[in-house]
Amino acid sequence: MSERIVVVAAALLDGEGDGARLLAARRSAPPEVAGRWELPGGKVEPGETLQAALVRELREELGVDAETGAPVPGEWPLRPPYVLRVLTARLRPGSAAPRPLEDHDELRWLTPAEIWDVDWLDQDVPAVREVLAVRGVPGP
Ligand SMILES: Nc1nc2c([nH]c(=O)n2[C@H]2C[C@H](O)[C@@H](COP(=O)(O)OP(=O)(O)OP(=O)(O)O)O2)c(=O)[nH]1
Repeated sequence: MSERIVVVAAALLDGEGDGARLLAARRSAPPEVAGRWELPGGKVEPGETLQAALVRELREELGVDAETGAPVPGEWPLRPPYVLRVLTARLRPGSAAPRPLEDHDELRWLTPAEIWDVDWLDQDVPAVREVLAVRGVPGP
């Protein structure tokens, strides 16, 4: 089957330009990936835009009020039928700080120098590389 299910994840940024920090989230489950780090997000539901799905997932998983920005160009294969897309995002003014409410047991805001300090999921590495490449590009 050629059916694809998109997982949308956030390059959630804090700060401006090349110095902005990126939020990384450590998965608490399932056991195969527990302890590995990812960009927070989740599956897009039928009829939902990428943007709406990401705002919903960030509210559910992190308890934040976020807004989406420019998409990070690219699409990365996960376990079939899933594919990963990434959108830049920011907290809206007045949003709570992110907390690991579900799926995660630790969060870190990484400076550019710290990006590779965490053990990213293998399939996230090319996406994170692309986030670094486009950082500093203004939103839409
Ligand atoms: N959120 C997220 N999931 C990722 C990334 N990389 C990666 O391989 N995945 C995988 C893990 C999961 O198998 C799938 C996303 O599932 P999820 O559990 O986060 O999504 P969800 O909240 O919509 O899940 P569900 O409760 O509806 O099953 O994609 C990533 O960077 N972020």
